[in-house]
Amino acid sequence: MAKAMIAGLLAAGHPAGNITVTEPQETTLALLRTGFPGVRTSTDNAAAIFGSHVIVLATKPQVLKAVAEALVAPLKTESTNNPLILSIAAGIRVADLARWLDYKTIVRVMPNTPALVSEGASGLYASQSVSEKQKDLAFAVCASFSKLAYWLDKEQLLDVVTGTSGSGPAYFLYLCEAMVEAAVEQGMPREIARGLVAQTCLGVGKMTLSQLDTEFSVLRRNVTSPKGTTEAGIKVFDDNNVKQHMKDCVVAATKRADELGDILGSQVKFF
Ligand SMILES: NC(=O)c1ccc[n+]([C@@H]2O[C@H](COP(=O)([O-])OP(=O)(O)OC[C@H]3O[C@@H](n4cnc5c(N)ncnc54)[C@H](OP(=O)(O)O)[C@@H]3O)[C@@H](O)[C@H]2O)c1
Ligand code: PRO
Repeated sequence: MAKAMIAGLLAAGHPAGNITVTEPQETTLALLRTGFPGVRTSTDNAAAIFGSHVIVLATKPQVLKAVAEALVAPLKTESTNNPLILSIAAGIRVADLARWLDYKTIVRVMPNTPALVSEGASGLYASQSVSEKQKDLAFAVCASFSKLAYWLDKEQLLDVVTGTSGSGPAYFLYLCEAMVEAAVEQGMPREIARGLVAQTCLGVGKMTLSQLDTEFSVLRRNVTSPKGTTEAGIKVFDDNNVKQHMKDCVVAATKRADELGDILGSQVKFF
């Protein structure tokens, strides 16, 4: 995900020399320098945050506590700069991260991998400790790799973003895989099937975004001629309750984000 964000930041005109990327493995950093010439790299998180205005935490949620706790001392040194922490970790709540870091200027962002081509969709959540100026900075950073970004006023909704657009690229790709397989099994050359499916994805994305006030169901009906081919295809979905399965999928991903927050944040919940 970090690579996608870096690509988006560079495409938006942020100078490569202003970006420092850390990672435990020098071999991975070497590949990163080849992919993103001019970007600075380091294996030392504590040293890398020196002088930073924005610190993006982009490790897996499972290692974030250890990463955050190792930043407590360096953040104290940096606190006069009041750097902004952006966390993209699924599920990990602001209160837990603030406790681990002993620092409160935190915004959670849930981006998605189309950030790689500056077409990301993101949700953001800020705690009350974040100033309007810092929120503007968080949004500006986020907007450089996201075509659409929305502030959420409840932290729980960030889990819904995670289950919807964060994981969303995988759901669409799952459908794409099946469509390509079906075409190939019916004799279509694989490359042609992949091209048809990928362009259809792009086209549907552009078409829906160009008329966001029109319900998706209406656009779907526009493709569906009575007694035609689409109707025959969609009937298979309806007969197999695919819409409900799709909804279950989004809910399961959302629940998993909440669960990660509970397990990894060790947050006591009162009902
Ligand atoms: N992938 C997505 O679509 C997506 C979307 C939205 C949000 N997210 C969130 O983004 C985060 C990263 O996900 P990902 O899929 O990009 O995982 P990933 O590919 O495993 O990337 C995590 C990176 O963190 C590095 N890392 C591990 N320990 C570190 C440490 N102590 N200090 C600095 N870097 C360290 C890893 O290095 P090594 O590989 O060498 O261990 C790896 O380069 C997760 O919290 C996830 O919830 C992901
Ligand atoms: N990828 C991360 C995960 O699968 C979070 C959203 C997309 O956990």
